[in-house]
Amino acid sequence: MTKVAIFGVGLIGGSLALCFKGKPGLTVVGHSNNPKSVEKYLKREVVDHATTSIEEAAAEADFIFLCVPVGNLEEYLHKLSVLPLKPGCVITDVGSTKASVTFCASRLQLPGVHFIGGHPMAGKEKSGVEAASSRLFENAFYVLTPDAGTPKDAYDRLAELLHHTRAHLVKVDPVLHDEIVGAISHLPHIIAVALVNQIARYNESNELYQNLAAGGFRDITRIASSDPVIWRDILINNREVILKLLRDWNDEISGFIGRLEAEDGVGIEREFQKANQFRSGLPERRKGVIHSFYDIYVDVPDHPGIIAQITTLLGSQRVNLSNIQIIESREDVPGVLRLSFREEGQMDKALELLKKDYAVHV
Ligand SMILES: NC(=O)C1=CN([C@@H]2O[C@H](COP(=O)(O)OP(=O)(O)OC[C@H]3O[C@@H](n4cnc5c(N)ncnc54)[C@H](O)[C@@H]3O)[C@@H](O)[C@H]2O)C=CC1
Ligand SMILES: O=C(O)C(=O)Cc1ccc(O)cc1
Repeated sequence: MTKVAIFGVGLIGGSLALCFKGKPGLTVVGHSNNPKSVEKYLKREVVDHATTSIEEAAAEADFIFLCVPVGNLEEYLHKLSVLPLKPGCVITDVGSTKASVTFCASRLQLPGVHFIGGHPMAGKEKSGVEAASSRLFENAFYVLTPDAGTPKDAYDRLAELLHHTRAHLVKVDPVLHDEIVGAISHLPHIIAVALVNQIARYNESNELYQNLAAGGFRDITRIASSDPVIWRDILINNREVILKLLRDWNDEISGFIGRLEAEDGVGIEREFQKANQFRSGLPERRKGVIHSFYDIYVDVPDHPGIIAQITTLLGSQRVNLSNIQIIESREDVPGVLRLSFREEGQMDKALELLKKDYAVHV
């Protein structure tokens, strides 16, 4: 049996556990300091075994996944470095930053075992094992950061195990990883939080802000609901990169202030055109670090039974819905339903079926 030990069975650790559990030849052990969490892991059947003992979880493990907040990764590496680990054991992590943890591991020179940094670039704004899913990483990129000293056999064994996630593995230098992920993930999280807090401040004097802030605002600020501790650690860890990005962000915003002050319509158009052009060159609908499902929006009349009608229609044609959300439903306005699908084909089928009777938007 290949033993996989997971430290921190939350959203990411729990999702990995669900990818591995029940696969032939694999046994999954979860670790938490907290006995209540250990009980929860077992009750939810995300792991085969669970323990509060680091020694027990790590003993004879072939793979160790560190899935705790970024600020605790080094502490776990230090703890593991003094334990008798199985020779050839591969230790990896899932932290959203890669430079500090890989440097720490190489400084520690873990005897007879190999550290390979990892970052599954998919997630969501929810945290905890309750939000875990075996399909979280499907079709997403999964960064690994082996270095020149990483034996090929250790990398290949980890890559083979990670096939169970159905993610696309990609090797990236840890420092470059932090620069790029800082720009495409960390900066957008800060912007979303700052934007929500700015509007919340205005809302204190007039609740119409909140009431009118529907669809678009909700969509672009979803990630502002991410876990505060996880994000505190990520931002502090990658602060040098992020500070530079925020200075560049200030320049972008100052540019807009200047264009507005000068009533520079041509300049404003140019900015929108440039953004549009770059955006249309982005990979189509691949699950990225800021994930999206295949969503469609359906305008629905406000009458009882409408949701059942739609779900029954889709169900009868074997279209798999992954989520359904009423975005707007008040007495005086028609509702909008957001239907999410995991696969593009399913979304296309739903579009065909629904457009006969409803106004549907992508
Ligand atoms: N949330 C996301 O979408 C993504 C997060 N990550 C990274 O994955 C790691 C875990 O994040 P999530 O699973 O989202 O968080 P989570 O909050 O769902 O899970 C964290 C786990 O670590 C445990 N934990 C928390 N503090 C601890 C401490 N001081 N000592 C020991 N265990 C502790 C918790 O009990 C929980 O099991 C983080 O390093 C994060 O940067 C990577 C990709 C996506
Ligand atoms: O919810 C989203 O869209 C995310 O951006 C999730 C996420 C959070 C942290 C990561 O390191 C990777 C992905």
